[in-house]
Amino acid sequence: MKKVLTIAGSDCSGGAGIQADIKTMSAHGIYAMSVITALTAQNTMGVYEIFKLPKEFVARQLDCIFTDISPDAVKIGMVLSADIIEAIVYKLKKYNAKNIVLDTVMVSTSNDMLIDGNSMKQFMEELMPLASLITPNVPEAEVLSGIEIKTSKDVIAAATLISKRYKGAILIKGGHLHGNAKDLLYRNGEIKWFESERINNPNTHGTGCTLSSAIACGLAKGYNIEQSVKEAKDYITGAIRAGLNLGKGNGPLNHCYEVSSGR
Ligand SMILES: Nc1ncnc2c1ncn2[C@@H]1O[C@H](COP(=O)(O)OP(=O)(O)O)[C@@H](O)[C@H]1O
Ligand SMILES: Cc1ncc(COP(=O)(O)O)c(N)n1
Repeated sequence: MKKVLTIAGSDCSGGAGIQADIKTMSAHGIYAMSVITALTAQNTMGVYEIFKLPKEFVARQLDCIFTDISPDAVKIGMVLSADIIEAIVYKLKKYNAKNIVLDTVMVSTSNDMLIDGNSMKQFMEELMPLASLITPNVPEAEVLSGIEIKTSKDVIAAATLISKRYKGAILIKGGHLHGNAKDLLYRNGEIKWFESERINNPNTHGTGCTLSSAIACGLAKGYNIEQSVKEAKDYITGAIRAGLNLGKGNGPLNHCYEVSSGR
């Protein structure tokens, strides 16, 4: 069985973060492992409190994983602070981790900050270069590129600039734009769009976490980046469409849709 590690924050309401990642990996037939960076008290309406774990404890968890059950791919989500980024970078390099998908988590769907503003330099200069693929949403791509994104042309310009700076592949997700849900993969100077219809459903809490985890599952199985993104896009579209309608705000996705439809 292939194994994937998620390094991320816990979402007690089960919609995003570590919990979304593990549900996604299990649905892909993958053995899931987790290194928790922070605990959040959140639900479908907002993030109410964040409890940061000491960087030493993050490092300790990483040692436990990599000296025992070595992952075939790693997904990184909420990293929160500069000292935690430093610990993650050090250990990923030490253990020569491969197939790293970095979801550039900065702000939640509910508009709460999930990263310290003063850790961005380290995030961009040290963590991003370790990734095989980074997956910013539109507001995150605007921060990383300094380009205001309104159209597909803007998406391409931002992807080109970010990819040039960090020298890796980038998937800019189109959930925050209008029209069809179009994600742009920019890799080695080539672009490819992954498009689905926009589903009229407010329950999109955890879409970014789910997509990046599904991509990591594809890489762990030996698919290339393009094939992994294609399969992950199909998975996220199904999980949004299968809608659960839980909670009073932006509810979680349905990871059991293949099971409940009898496939
Ligand atoms: N309403 C929607 N209908 C279909 N796909 C969507 C919808 N909202 C988001 N997506 C897809 O979900 C994935 C996550 O995108 P996005 O919501 O932009 O990321 P994030 O959760 O990081 O903000 C992308 O593949 C995007 O195209
Ligand atoms: C612990 C944690 N990690 C990531 C997200 C972002 O997810 P989303 O942007 O879909 O709210 C979140 N809300 N909580």
